[in-house]
Amino acid sequence: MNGLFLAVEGPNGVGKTTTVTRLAELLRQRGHTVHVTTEPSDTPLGRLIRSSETALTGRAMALAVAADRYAHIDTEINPALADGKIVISDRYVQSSLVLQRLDELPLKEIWQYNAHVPPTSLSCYLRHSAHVIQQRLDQRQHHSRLERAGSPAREAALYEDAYVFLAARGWCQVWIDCRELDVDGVAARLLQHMERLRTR
Ligand SMILES: Nc1ncnc2c1ncn2[C@@H]1O[C@H](COP(=O)(O)OP(=O)(O)O)[C@@H](O)[C@H]1O
Ligand SMILES: Cc1cn([C@H]2C[C@H](O)[C@@H](COP(=O)(O)OP(=O)(O)O)O2)c(=O)[nH]c1=O
Repeated sequence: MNGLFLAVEGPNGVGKTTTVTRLAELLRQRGHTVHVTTEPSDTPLGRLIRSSETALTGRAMALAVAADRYAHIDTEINPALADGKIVISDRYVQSSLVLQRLDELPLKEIWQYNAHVPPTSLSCYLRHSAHVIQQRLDQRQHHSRLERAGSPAREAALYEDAYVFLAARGWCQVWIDCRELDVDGVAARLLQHMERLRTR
């Protein structure tokens, strides 16, 4: 599995960060070297984006996020892959294909800004019931501007569009239905998909 690049995607609150953490533990227990990362990235530009979400909107936000993504690829993702690590990113280009649409940008324009990103080895979309996700979001203290602009059901519908859009471009993608699965179950399902890739 060395040099495998995985993205974990899905609506806010679906369980991306929790799943990525557990999956990385499972992989490390199996002796793999794993690099966990996130978008926006943990760099000055990524942090600026996180703290500027009211100042950066629409096209400006889309371009800032795309710039951060290209820098993330050059400075962090590609070097880790070249070192033979498994890279797991909590959010990737699919997040732009969803969140920037919540900010009123058309899919075609968002893709123009992101057309040069390398495809993942595998992109996993987590899905859960909108009701459960909403209950989780209701427990959070802070809600981002784009979180407030959308809803779990709307984000889920936009993720369906992103899946179709990238499938047409040959991306390797899977859906994981989290409704009947605890965190270990979701991580184990992801691991199965990764192992299938290896045996292909
Ligand atoms: N498979 C799961 N089963 C039950 N609860 C989960 C599961 N995955 C995540 N959670 C819970 O859902 C909440 C949101 O998870 P989080 O990983 O922060 O979501 P995201 O990164 O997609 O916004 C957290 O309280 C987390 O503990
Ligand atoms: C990755 C990504 C993030 N964002 C925005 C959404 C949020 O306002 C901000 C932070 O992302 P988010 O994942 O919601 O932050 P956190 O990890 O703190 O929950 O970046 C985009 O607009 N497009 C993207 O592609």
